[in-house]
Amino acid sequence: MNASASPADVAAPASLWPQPPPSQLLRVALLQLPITNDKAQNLATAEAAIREAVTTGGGADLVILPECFNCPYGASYFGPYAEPIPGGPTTARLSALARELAIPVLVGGSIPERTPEGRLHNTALVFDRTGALVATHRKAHLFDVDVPGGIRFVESETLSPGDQVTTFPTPWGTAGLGICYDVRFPHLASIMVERDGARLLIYPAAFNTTTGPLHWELLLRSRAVDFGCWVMACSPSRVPGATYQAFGHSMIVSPWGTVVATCEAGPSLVRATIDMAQVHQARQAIPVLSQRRWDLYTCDRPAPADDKDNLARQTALKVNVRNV
Ligand SMILES: NC(=O)CC(=O)C(=O)O
Repeated sequence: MNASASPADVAAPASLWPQPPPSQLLRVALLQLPITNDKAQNLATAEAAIREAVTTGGGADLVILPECFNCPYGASYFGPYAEPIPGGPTTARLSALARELAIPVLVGGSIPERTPEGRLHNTALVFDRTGALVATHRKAHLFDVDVPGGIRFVESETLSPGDQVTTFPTPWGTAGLGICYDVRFPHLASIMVERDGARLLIYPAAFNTTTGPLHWELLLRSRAVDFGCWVMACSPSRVPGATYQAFGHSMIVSPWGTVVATCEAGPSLVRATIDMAQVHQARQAIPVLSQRRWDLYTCDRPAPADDKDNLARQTALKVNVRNV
């Protein structure tokens, strides 16, 4: 059976598969770009890389830029670099490029967004071949961490979290879209796949030299195997002397968990032609999605052992809390 038999891919009602049967081969290009303090230069770099991706090397159907590709990644930069979406210069530039080059799917990384109310978000943009802005995703899980001897980063000092799960249709099936830290939350991927029918998960991202070596490949391969999906993550390249040292290593992972394309830390164009049929094949062979024991997973949010109030509340609700 090939991937056109998509309703059988997961144990989900056929109504979750509204798109036509996906075509099989998808040419993917990840643009691992050097980000500077100069927004105009960042946009010019991105434009040149997009043109190269679609006009050389056999072309590309899906082009992905990094997280914060027009702005250095740092809390003090988000405000000064922010712009409205739509209505800002970055949206206009990417839209024009997608239209001119007829790119089937252009994931314009993410950029700092300023809302009409004045809130700031880290927001990803997706355009189709007509230049229409077909999806946006506001980073839902903000990168607030403190790793002793490693990195302290508090996105929530300046950014507000998004409150939506983002999926969108493509000619190759439904795609799920998250940003960087979002990849650490399998529940988000679960909703993309098991509610919305995602077959590929896309993460503009910017891990760093502390968390990257520890978790980057591990997380991307985990999400691929957890959900039998193609997973793609595009990072900025590492810029010597920059305040944030990006990990790089942009990566494409198959539904089997195999790294099919990646790179080191420097500026790179990572390409692969991937076969969407592997989604179906992996899910058929190892059908964890249809072997879920939802009858056991009655407590989606276990109460911490020391949270007596929460335990009491959940017990009152007859939630099956097992206190370990
Ligand atoms: N930069 C991020 O949002 C996430 C990250 O670097 C990590 O999870 O590690």
